Amino acid sequence: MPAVDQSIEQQLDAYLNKGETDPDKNLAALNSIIAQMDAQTPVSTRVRALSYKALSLAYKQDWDAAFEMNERILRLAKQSEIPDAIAEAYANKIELLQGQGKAAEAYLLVANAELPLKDAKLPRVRYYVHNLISRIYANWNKYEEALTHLLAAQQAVAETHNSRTILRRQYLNLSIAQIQSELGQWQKTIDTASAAIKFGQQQNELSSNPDLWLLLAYAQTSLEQFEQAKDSLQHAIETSRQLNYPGVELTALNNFGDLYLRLGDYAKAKSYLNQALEMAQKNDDEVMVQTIKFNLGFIDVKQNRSKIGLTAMEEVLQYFKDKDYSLDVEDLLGEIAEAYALMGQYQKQADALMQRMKMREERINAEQQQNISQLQKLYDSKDKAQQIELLKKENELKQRAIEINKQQSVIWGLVGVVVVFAIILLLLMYRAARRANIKLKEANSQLANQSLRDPLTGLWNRRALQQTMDQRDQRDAQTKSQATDGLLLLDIDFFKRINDRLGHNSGDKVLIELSQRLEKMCRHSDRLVRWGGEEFLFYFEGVDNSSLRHIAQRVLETIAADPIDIDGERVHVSATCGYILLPFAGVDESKLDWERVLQLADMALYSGKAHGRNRACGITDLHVEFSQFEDQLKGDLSKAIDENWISMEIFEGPGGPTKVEVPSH
Ligand SMILES: Nc1nc2c(ncn2[C@@H]2O[C@H](COP(=O)(O)OP(=O)(O)OP(=O)(O)O)[C@@H](O)[C@H]2O)c(=O)[nH]1
Repeated sequence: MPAVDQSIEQQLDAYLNKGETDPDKNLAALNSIIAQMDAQTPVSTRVRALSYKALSLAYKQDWDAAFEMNERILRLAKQSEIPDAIAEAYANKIELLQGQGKAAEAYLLVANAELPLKDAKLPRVRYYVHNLISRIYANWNKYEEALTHLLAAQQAVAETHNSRTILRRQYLNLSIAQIQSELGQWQKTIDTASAAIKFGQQQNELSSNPDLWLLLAYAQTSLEQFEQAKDSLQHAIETSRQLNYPGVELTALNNFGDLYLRLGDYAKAKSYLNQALEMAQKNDDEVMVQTIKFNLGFIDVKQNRSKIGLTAMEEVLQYFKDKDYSLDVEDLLGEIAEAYALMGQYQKQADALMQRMKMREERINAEQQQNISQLQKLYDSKDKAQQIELLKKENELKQRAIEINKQQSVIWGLVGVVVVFAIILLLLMYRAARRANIKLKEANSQLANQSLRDPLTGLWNRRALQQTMDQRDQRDAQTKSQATDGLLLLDIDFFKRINDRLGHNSGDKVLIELSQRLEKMCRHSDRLVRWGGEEFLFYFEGVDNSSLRHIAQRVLETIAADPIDIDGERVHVSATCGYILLPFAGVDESKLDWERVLQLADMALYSGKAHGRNRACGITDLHVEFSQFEDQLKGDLSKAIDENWISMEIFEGPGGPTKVEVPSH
């Protein structure tokens, strides 16, 4: 059994027993009880106290606060998972909805309370929830179900022994009897009501007895136990007078009148009805006044005062029609039809009965319709809410899918960007590497070039000539060329004097100027090399003696034709050359290579210097066997010339070439 706080439970019992009707006082009393509770207070007790508070708020018409409180109770109960607490929390909601007139919503919630109720342990909770559910079922004319719950509530009450036990038992007895009468179970109604009256008398708990007597009389009348019914009505009047229940007393008086009317004792009927009329008027109970007047009218009809009686009855009928009390109108129509019959007005009787039937049909249809539309509305709204919930979830899922897709495309986009950047970076790196490579190559080739160039004049150097000659060897080996090339060695005359007179820098300028002049003479295949300080060497590809001679002439002219302007001073420069063809005089280069041939050119140059400078000396032919001449290469050429072993031609520089023929044999 779930734990409860005995002290608070007793206070709540006392609160109920007091039966205070002032809503503010009720709320204050509950608040002071609730103030004693904290998180340690057992949930079942907290749910009970808070439920009373919710009902108390509803009683004050503060529905928002009441339902808000109920939500809190439901949360608390569901969290606790205690069936008693959950059943009571739902019952509380049902009671609030019912109180607010939302009968269909209340009805639909019954199952929520019924489910935990099966496992509920606390008798108080079982009594309260079963009893409440029975009332809901009874409202929906589901009397069987209502009865089942009332019996279960009775069972629960039997397990309790406190100040409210007897009261609750009696209340349940009355409710059961009422349901039995609704079901037309007249004998059961009689049994239940009789037993309850006896029990009430034994326990001195009489509060339900007037109603029980009334109900008993009703059942007895239905079974035509008129004497017993009279007796019961008499008790109903007496007990209600004792307890001061004027409403019950009035009904009992009226029912007495009805009963005598039915029995044909109009005098007695009138007597009771007049008593009832007086009382109803005193109580300002207009409906009752009209009902009694109707009955009195009926008696008049029965006693042959038909006109007065019928008029009174029709007036009352109109009153109820105006008030729209359709149930009462239906009853009255039945009785007025009887009156018409008594008066022989059968057409009117038929009309009244027809009207009654129509009203009944309409009422039943309207009720059904209302219930159905209420349920339909509720179902629709729940269905819609469910569909909305589903759509929401679906949308959430779609949204998530879209977000994931977005994220994926962002990721792919980023990957793409990264890849593109990586490719661009690689390309840039590749291009940079290539550029660096090219630059390196350029630098290398520049370096290589520089290593082949003379730094002052920019002309080729000795190493470059060596390369050219190596390439020449390869070329000749491949083509077995018969072509002859030319070598021309050139030395500036008295260059020392220029240096001495104008300074070394001016000497450099002379060297640079001459280099530029000579370079202009060269073809692509020629090589102009700075051979030494003021010495230059030409290599001419594919020339013969005659063209070499012309070149030598032009070289001398190029140097000496125009003086060189050095810082405003015109410097006259001349040079001496020695030239020769390669191979020399058909001697195989394996015997007389280019360097040894160049020695001959150098000897020729030396000879030119010796003969007065500004001239070119060319060794043009060999007249003896090479082996005979070979030794001469180590010495000077004069002997070879003298011996006429070789031919040498000489030109003077500008001023016209003077051909000096070396004597020959
Ligand atoms: N300004 C300058 N002078 C140089 C360079 N290389 C060599 N010389 C000079 O050239 C001169 C060559 O002098 P020599 O060998 O006596 O011959 P020369 O004065 O030209 O007389 P011949 O050749 O007999 O006509 C030397 O004084 C060297 O110092 C150079 O690069 N710049």
